[in-house]
Amino acid sequence: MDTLKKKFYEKSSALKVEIKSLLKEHSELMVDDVNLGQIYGGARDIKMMVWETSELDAMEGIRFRNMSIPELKEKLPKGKDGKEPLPEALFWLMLVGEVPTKAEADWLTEEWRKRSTVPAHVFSTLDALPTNTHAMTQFTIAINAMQTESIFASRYDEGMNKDEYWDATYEDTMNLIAKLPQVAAYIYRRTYAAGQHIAPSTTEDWSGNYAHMLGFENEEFKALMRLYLTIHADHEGGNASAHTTHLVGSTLSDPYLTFAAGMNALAGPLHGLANQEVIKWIFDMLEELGTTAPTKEQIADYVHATLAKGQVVPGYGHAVLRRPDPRFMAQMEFAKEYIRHDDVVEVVWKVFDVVPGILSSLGKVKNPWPNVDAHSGALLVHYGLKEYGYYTVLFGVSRALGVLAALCWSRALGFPLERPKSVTTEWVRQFLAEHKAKA
Ligand SMILES: CC(=O)SCCNC(=O)CCNC(=O)[C@H](O)C(C)(C)COP(=O)(O)OP(=O)(O)OC[C@H]1O[C@@H](n2cnc3c(N)ncnc32)[C@H](O)[C@@H]1OP(=O)(O)O
Ligand SMILES: O=C([O-])CC(=O)C(=O)O
Repeated sequence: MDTLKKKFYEKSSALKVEIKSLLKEHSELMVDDVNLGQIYGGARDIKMMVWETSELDAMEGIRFRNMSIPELKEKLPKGKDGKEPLPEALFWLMLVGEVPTKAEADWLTEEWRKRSTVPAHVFSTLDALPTNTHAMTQFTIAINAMQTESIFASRYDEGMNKDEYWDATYEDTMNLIAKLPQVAAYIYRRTYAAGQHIAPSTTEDWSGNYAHMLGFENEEFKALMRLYLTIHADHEGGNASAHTTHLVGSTLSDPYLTFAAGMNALAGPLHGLANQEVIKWIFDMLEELGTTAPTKEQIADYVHATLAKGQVVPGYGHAVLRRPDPRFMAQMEFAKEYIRHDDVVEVVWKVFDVVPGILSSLGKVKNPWPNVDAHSGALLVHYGLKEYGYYTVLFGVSRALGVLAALCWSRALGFPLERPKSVTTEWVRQFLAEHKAKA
């Protein structure tokens, strides 16, 4: 058994015992109250699941195993750019709660390389789709097509003992993450590069190889990919892609089908697709104004016009965060460090100056600040990845690290089928009548 798997087995077995004993004593202890607004309002803030890999604070933003993004940048082993953390190292951290050594992170790079072969039928499945099929649709179809490789599904079919679920989930997770960059790059090249595919590198790390297969050899872009694939990986369990993965995984759907479901959630414009919506919104604005350098007044007018059409300002607002997203700030820092001047990046920063005041003035938006999606597109455009219909696939490749590490934990800890209670408005009426009668 490899070291990572052994560590995961030992840590998850110990936690399973601890959870069993704490539940034996405290399972009736109240941790939350739920009000009607929350039932109708998308279950905001209700504590209703366990997610070990990361936790979100409304003010401070995301912490991965209690480490903030600046801490990840400082403490995780880095790629060959010497500055940006390796997503391999973040996966290790999320899976076993320890910062890996550089040698351990490099081992993971090689392990994923060994597991990276994509079966030919996945490519022929993609090739059967029209090239104008949205990249996220192609991505989820390809992941579903790869399900033929699921060790979990075949072992379940053979009567796997539930004590072995963690093992099969770990194997599928490692294989799936290993294969994703090639699948994702294939989608990009068939859609935007006339199907001229690029063979994987035998020397690059996971992010560098992905950049290489996309067709980008610029070392700065590879550094950006390391940062990008790290910061998008996980955002606790309640976000739509993670929660979908959690729910579908709880049915013992295998990791391939489960992850594909999560990616369908990521493809929604209020969630991961917002990154494409942001850059589309910016390009539409620049076209309408006929300039690449709009004034703040022009941007403010465009924001008001967007709101007047009953649309949201993409990249702004958040269901949990109440401050500028530290992932936005990390990308801004990257731009300040690497990019001397870029028109689109400048526009993103001006939008940051203008939008929060306008959204706050509406009096209903709980978080007027930018989220992760407000910045990412401008960086990609800068390095030449302009096809924004593809952006959410990059997000999805990163999100695999978090949601699949969490899935390993869910299966190792033996979490049951998720099945919350729903009510009808008729039930609510009766509930209110009873409430009034008692008062
Ligand atoms: C990776 C990610 O998923 S990050 C999020 C990416 N999504 C976006 O950037 C899309 C734009 N933002 C939004 O639509 C929202 O802020 C969400 C979906 C992210 C969060 O939604 P909620 O938690 O419901 O936000 P909130 O409680 O502040 O919403 C209250 C009202 O403000 C509105 N609002 C919130 N954000 C915005 C925005 N960016 N532009 C305009 N209106 C907004 C809501 O639509 C809602 O209006 P309504 O009462 O008329 O329906
Ligand atoms: O936390 C959320 O609801 C959305 C989000 O930012 C993410 O999933 O990265």
